[in-house]
Amino acid sequence: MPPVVTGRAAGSFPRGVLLKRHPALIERVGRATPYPPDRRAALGELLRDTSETGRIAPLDPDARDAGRWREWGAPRYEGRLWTDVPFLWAESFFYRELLNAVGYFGPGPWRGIDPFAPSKRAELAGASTDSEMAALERLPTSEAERDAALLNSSLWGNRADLGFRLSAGDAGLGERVTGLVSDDSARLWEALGSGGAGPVCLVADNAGPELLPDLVLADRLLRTGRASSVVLHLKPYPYYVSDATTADALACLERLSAGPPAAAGAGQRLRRDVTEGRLVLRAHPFSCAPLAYAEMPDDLRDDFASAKVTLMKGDLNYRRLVGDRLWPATTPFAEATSYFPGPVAALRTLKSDVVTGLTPQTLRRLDESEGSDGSAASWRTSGTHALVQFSAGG
Ligand SMILES: O=P(O)(O)OC[C@@]1(O)O[C@H](CO)[C@@H](O)[C@@H]1O
Repeated sequence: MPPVVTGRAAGSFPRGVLLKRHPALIERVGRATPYPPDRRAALGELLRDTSETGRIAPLDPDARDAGRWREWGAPRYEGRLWTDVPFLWAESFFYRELLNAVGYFGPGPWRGIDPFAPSKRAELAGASTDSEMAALERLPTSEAERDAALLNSSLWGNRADLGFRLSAGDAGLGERVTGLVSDDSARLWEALGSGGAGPVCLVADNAGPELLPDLVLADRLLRTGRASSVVLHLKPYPYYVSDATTADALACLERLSAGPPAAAGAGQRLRRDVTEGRLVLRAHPFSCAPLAYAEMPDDLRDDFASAKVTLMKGDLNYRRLVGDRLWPATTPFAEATSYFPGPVAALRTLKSDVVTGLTPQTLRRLDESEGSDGSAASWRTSGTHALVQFSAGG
């Protein structure tokens, strides 16, 4: 197996996330909500812990989730530098620590208050969400083009990632590069269209402008008889800033339902689907685990095994799907996901170093177009490139 990604290397993408993005996020969370002194003190402590010399604090043995985090590897990493441990583990634990600091898991009045809600709310209420919904009025009339347009919106919706924007800065995201670095969408549609209606798992990523087109895609799969049900996997608690929780999914359904006619139609149908069990919302604890999907528990494996296709949205799910490892980029996607219990597709904009399934020609072209200087090429991390990959599994 290739080495696990860590933030050890100077100038690396993970190091920047751990030592720059995370402290900036703590400050932003502290500005967005008027937390009381004890919560501010806890945020201050976390800020010190996430400095270059800061270390991962030991778990409070009385914390409700201490057992789970022990199982997920905390004893191995406590007391270590954030940049020394697997990047995936460090990032996930950071979000747990941030929620802990603001009292999200506590018994007090801050229990269940999403620290990212102010930015999620603003984004969902914003003009870009209006234009996303308005675009649904102008979908192509041909069925195949309509499919392609909705898949494309769901794919590029993955740029709507508030954690990523924190690093991208005010300059915003770079221009999208059209032409996917890897495109299995024809095989994906074939799998979705064959064998009659069956359950489809949609493993969601970001709320708002990403979840909205994901829901519209779910509506399309249900209405065209490709899916008998859509099982939407959400996060059990706020995570990676804008990852979608059940509350976010409900807010999205409400926003859709109040939109222009095509959006409203989808929103109303999907609300009915929830009440009648065709759109099933799940928030499995493993969805916030700091581990690869290869280590998923049996009940989640059964869910994916029974799906006609599992659609994995976004960068983090991709990292977890193939394992957060420095794969040679030409490693076949099917090889990296061979453990997966059924057909699986990844819809992802590239926002971290990990990638598989590229042809040698594509890899060469991408590296040359960057004038590679030996550091991680920015096409891997800038969110300007995207892929659709599919493996029939088994
Ligand atoms: O999963 P998403 O929302 O597409 O992306 C998550 C992300 O912003 O966070 C990680 C770094 O913090 C990267 O995997 C990626 O850049």
